[in-house]
Amino acid sequence: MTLLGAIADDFTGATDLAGLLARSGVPVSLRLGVPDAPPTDTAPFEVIALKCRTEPVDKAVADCRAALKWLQAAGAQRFFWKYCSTFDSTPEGNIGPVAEALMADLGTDQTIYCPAFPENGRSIFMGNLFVGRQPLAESPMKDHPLTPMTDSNLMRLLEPQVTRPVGLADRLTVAQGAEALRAELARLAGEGVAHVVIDAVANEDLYTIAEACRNMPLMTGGSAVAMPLPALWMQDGALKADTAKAPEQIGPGAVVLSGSCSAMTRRQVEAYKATGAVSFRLDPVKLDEEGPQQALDWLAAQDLGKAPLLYATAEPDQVRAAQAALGREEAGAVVERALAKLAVAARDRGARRIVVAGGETSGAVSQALGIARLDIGAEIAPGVPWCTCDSGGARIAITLKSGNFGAETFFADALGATA
Ligand SMILES: Nc1ncnc2c1ncn2[C@@H]1O[C@H](COP(=O)(O)OP(=O)(O)O)[C@@H](O)[C@H]1O
Ligand SMILES: O=C(O)[C@@H](O)C(=O)COP(=O)(O)O
Repeated sequence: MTLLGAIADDFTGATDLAGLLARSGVPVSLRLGVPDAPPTDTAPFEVIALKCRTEPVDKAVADCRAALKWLQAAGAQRFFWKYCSTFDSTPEGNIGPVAEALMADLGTDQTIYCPAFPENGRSIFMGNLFVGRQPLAESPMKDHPLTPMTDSNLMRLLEPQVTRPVGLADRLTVAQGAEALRAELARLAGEGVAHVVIDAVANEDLYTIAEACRNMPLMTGGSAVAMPLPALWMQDGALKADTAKAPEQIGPGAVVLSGSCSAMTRRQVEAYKATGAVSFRLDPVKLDEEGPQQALDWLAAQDLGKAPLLYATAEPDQVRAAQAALGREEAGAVVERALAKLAVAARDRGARRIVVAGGETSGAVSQALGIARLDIGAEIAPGVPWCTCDSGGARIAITLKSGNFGAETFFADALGATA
């Protein structure tokens, strides 16, 4: 029986949330897109991954409402709307409009917003979001190609996205504990505040927030504020502790596919190459002219026991040059198509462990592999678990890494870990 139903606005974000919930040992099931069939074989935590972060608002709202319906049919009683820990959105949405639509469908007048993820350097103080030591708007997120974040204040970011009042429960209240926070939320509700941003700078704040808000019909945020919920629900008796599945046996062949160009992924690619791993660099302009055959031929000649790396990961000036030649969208799309084909080819040659870097890249690869559902396994780095799934008649393990997550040694860490 499902207790929590969560909707994530992208695939890496969904595995991030699922991984943090799975730390509790409670089974987590992740569906890629809203399943066509009614819920069967459900887990206590069901997460639906959508690709709606940058969709037009109406489409994102419709997709999320369909996901909510499916989760309600699965029996979920509490709901979570997961977006990026850097609040990736535009003045139009989609964080606020989706939250308001879900609130309307659930008949609730108030929700909270907490994208803090202290383990990955995201903290909120007086409503301002920090990435490491930098305010969001001074971090590399200011240059994001689709959702450049040019303000660090979450209330100012949210206000144009919603129709009802926005407020703040600040760190001074959170520091007083769950009771004080609940009282503050009630006071804000009395003033008609529907959307409450909550400060959190450390994991202990997230525990206070989860304790105060665990019975709200809808919570919203990054993954970390959901992490304490399983233990709290176990204490409440709403959830049993002893339902974890044993790890699966997965075959050895592996491949690493990187389409992320984030600063961290660039370091991870270099670190993996420095271990002596064999690698092939994809050039978008060459791919556009010649297609992916050369890369496919290279892959066909590799020993999958050595986990070859195929990457389009490049420095910002190289990305700009490819975008100038092909256009921003086509430069991305040509790489995503190639990595998706390479993933299928690797699986068909026997790769059973697939490491993917990049959010959009993960979406393209998972779709090409025909993955409908992921079971969440061991966490490799905060917010990045191994997942197991059926693909092309085989049981495989896949990890979907957000561009910014993981240590420099992430690829080797993943391959050295049990799925
Ligand atoms: N060399 C490159 N030039 C231009 N675009 C690229 C290049 N390499 C990758 N891309 C594209 O950049 C985008 C990276 O986005 P994504 O996969 O979401 O990574 P992240 O999680 O770091 O944002 C993808 O669309 C990918 O195809
Ligand atoms: O909350 C986060 O930071 C991540 O879970 C996330 O959503 C990552 O998005 P991408 O960086 O686009 O992979």
